[in-house]
Amino acid sequence: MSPPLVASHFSCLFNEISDHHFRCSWILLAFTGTWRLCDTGREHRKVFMQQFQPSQVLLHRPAELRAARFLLRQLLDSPAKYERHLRHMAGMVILSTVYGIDIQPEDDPHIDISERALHAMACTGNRGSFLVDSLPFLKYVPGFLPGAGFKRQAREWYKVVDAMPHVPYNFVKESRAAGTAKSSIASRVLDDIENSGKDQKEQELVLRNVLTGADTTVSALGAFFLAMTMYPGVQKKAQAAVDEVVGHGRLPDFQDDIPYIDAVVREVLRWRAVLPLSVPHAVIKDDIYKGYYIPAGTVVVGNTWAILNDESIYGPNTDEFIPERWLTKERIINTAMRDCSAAFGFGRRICPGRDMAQWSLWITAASILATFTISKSMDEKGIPIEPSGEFTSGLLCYPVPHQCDILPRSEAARAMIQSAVQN
Ligand code: HEM
Repeated sequence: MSPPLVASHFSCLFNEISDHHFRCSWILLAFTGTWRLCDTGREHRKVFMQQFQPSQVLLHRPAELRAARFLLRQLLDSPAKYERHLRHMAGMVILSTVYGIDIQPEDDPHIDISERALHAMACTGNRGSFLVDSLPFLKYVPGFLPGAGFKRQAREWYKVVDAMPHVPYNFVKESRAAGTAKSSIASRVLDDIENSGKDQKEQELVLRNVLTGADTTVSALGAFFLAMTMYPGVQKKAQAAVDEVVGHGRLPDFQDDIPYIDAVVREVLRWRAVLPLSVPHAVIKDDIYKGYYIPAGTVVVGNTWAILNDESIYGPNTDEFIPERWLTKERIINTAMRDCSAAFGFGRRICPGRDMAQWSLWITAASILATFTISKSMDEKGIPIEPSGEFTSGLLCYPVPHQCDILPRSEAARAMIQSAVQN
């Protein structure tokens, strides 16, 4: 099926008849559940989705701004650890908006558990990661026998993956009971569900998948750092665009209208899709599509990568990072071109955090471009170290870590960062 066909018809196919299906390693199946659109699931998802409506997304902006500015401070203090700082920043946004948790600047236990759990999920995300996927009888081999190490590993991973949603969720429950809960997505969803008298298990299910939003944001921010390192010309243009609107006396804010940064964010999401094959769905009732009979239970995979690399839509050289492809001659976003929403999945299971994620990427990119220059590091002979540009493989892909220099653009920029965080 050609990419445009997939893009145009996927949403309706996915809308009506499909549900998540993890075609994953047996090990992952051991600890993930699917959130099927049964009647209660649908109802709870609706309550949850309401928290991500554009009007609600505005409520998250202060947390996103705080996290972006804290990231600037961390980049100033220890630029070489930039990847770690990106994780911290994305975790800070999710934990604060979803659970009302203010995380610690270093070694936060909530960040730690989600990192370990997401690492486990990344290791097992694809079917075939373990021999047991090809030889299913191995799951009956007792755990103490040689060759059954995967069972012991699965047990360890199970503990953290299981704890990941529960630790912050319990925090919300306890702080609600103590009357100290901050307003958050979880507290608002729980208020809503509690008033409707639904059972607790369903409530937990509603909040289960949200922490994965941090990891996808980290991957997209990693792609932004890679693009800025590999395309210095684009970075210069982006800095000039920020300077033109913001000037040099303050940091960017959400009300700044900077179309070039809108284009940079879209290009980041298009250039290197975080989930190149999205999340597999399973058809929940028989259907006929373009003359093909699709029986219930069929797994349908959205080829996000192919859609976002379709040159008939996004123009030539889709493998290159070219923000201009999103702009009209008047340098505003070309709304006639298809957006990059395929990066967030399809149909009614499309990522509910997509607006929040895009705004978070926007304010982070604009703030970094206003204050820092990212460039290739030099080796001992003074030759630039070229990033490999590679990404990890798996359900969720990250840029392979690359070395780069992250330097403040001026002393004024340094001072601005320091005073913004103090304030
Ligand atoms: C760049 C950032 C992000 C990307 C690329 C991304 C991408 C995706 C994709 C591809 C899916 C699967 C959709 C499908 O099944 O068709 C998904 C699901 C989901 N995302 Fe995101 N996401 C991002 C950020 C976020 C954020 C910030 C949050 C929460 C605040 C979030 C919450 C969720 C949830 C809860 C689901 C599961 C929805 C369901 O099961 O119905 N995501 N995301």
